[in-house]
Amino acid sequence: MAKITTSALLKLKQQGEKITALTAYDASFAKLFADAGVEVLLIGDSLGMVLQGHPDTLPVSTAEIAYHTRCVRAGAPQAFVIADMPFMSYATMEQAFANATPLMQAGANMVKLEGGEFLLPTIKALTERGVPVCGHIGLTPQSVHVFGGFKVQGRDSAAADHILQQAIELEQAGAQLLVVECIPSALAKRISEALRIPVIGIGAGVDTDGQILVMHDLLGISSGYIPKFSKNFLQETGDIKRAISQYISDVKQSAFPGAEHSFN
Ligand SMILES: Nc1nc(=O)c2c([nH]1)NC[C@@H]1CN(c3ccc(C(=O)N[C@@H](CCC(=O)O)C(=O)O)cc3)CN21
Ligand SMILES: CC(C)C(=O)C(=O)O
Ligand SMILES: [Mg+2]
Repeated sequence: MAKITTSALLKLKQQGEKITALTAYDASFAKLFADAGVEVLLIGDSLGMVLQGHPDTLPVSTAEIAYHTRCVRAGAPQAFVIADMPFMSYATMEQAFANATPLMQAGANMVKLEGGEFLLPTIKALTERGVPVCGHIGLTPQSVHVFGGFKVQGRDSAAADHILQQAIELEQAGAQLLVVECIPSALAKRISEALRIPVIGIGAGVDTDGQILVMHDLLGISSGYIPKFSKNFLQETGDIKRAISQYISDVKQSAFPGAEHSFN
């Protein structure tokens, strides 16, 4: 497969083809996913939960994300790789510069930051310095203690309008991709239609420009609480490669997520 770039992802949206994304943390799975045709691999700070066994993502360090980014890049040289910036690693613009550097040098094509208004100058500054940025709004797990749990966001109309406004401002600040997590499907649809950049959903319904899942959820091996929006694709296929192919074809055909994996 040819190397996937930000312009290739933009073209998929413009052509109305759904973008498929999965988290990956090591070379072996990264290669399986990329060879199957998954366009975007995310080294998510979810690794704090699914690899390290913590109850949330807050203990993850930039060095740990950089290590897993090197592993993923080694296994998937052609993939579009996004690295999560961990909790408090971009609290100031200077911290964002310092911590985006090892992630890009580890092989990331883009970094992902959780948040709205406060990030606008940081996103502009990173992009100007050669670091492409993916925004992440809705349920931002690094703020789990502010939210009081992993809860659906944007349920009332004022909160929904606020999230849509954040999306528009993130795009204006230079974000080239946006993840929306755990929001009502109708809101995710409005955001995807309002933006030029691709919008990737998780727990955001079927009307986004693409989907992402935590790989352990797709394989049904997550311990503890499994989000309602996730689906075990291994159960119905019985084989890891088939599970990945099923996920890709279900996303491409808008068969996943179904209403049972969505909110509202
Ligand atoms: N295995 C795994 N899958 C994920 O999707 C995931 C992680 N880990 N770790 C990082 C974050 C945390 N995420 C989560 C975790 C729990 C819920 C959850 O329990 N959601 C409730 C919504 C309850 C409500 O407000 O209605 C649900 O029922 O799914 C959502 C996202 C998403 N990310
Ligand atoms: C769930 C995705 C979007 C994520 O941020 C992660 O895996 O950390
Ligand atoms: Mg994350």
